[in-house]
Amino acid sequence: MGLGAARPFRKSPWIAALQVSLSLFQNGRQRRTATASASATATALSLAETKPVEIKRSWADEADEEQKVDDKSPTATDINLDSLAIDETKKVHKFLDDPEDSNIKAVTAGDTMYASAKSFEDLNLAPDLLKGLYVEMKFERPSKIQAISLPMILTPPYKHLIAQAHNGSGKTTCFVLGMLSRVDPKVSVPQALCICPTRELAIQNMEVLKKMGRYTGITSECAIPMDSTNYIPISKRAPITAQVVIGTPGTSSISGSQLGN
Ligand SMILES: Nc1ncnc2c1ncn2[C@@H]1O[C@H](COP(=O)(O)OP(=O)(O)OP(=O)(O)O)[C@@H](O)[C@H]1O
Repeated sequence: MGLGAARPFRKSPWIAALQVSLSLFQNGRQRRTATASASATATALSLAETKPVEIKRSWADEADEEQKVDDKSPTATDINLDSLAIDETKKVHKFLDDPEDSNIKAVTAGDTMYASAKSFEDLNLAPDLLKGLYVEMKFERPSKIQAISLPMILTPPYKHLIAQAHNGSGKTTCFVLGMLSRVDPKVSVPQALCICPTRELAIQNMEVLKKMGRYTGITSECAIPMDSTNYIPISKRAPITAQVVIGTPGTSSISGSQLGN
């Protein structure tokens, strides 16, 4: 099943191409790219090129290196994950409208029919998730990419999904809401894994997850180096029991035993 902008992706500086494959412990990983700097992303993502390119291993294919003491990149300790907050008072618009030239359409494989959601109520979300969307996020209705992709993410039979849309079109909500909706809060084991290309993105996505899922009781953990001075390799840490794990590609090396099994 695929979902994407109608026109072929070109390396335009204002377009972000995102493939989000939401997989609740299935194979794959997700990567999101934006303009010059990287942006959001739950299982496998790649830019859609119009011509074949040579496949090379990149930094994203390598496991995280151990944190060096002089590493200036932000860590969870620097940022204090428990107090993550997004200042939604700075939001100007209550609606997320797509650019005039956006032409997002659904392309599905197989015979499964999906109806686009006109409102968040159409998605049969749990009340605590609706409250998170309205009260915490202050969203009023789904953006176009959300209206198309969320029914696919939330409706069985669940299939792989690739989604592409412009920068700031609301893709993060697609996979965050997908994880929050499909995780069982009563089962205290990892159920969703969100792999991001950078630690910064992992932290940003964790912010959104915590805010959107504030009333759900769903637990989450950022699987990136937590302390630059007392770094413990993830292979030597205690088993993770959080229901949603967000991390960088090194996270993919987590074994089943480390995920609380
Ligand atoms: N349905 C919505 N209604 C109103 N605002 C929304 C909605 N969905 C997302 N937003 C807001 O729009 C902004 C951009 O959303 P988001 O970061 O999810 O987009 P994105 O497509 O993931 O962006 P990027 O490509 O830059 O990563 C955020 O401030 C987010 O809170």
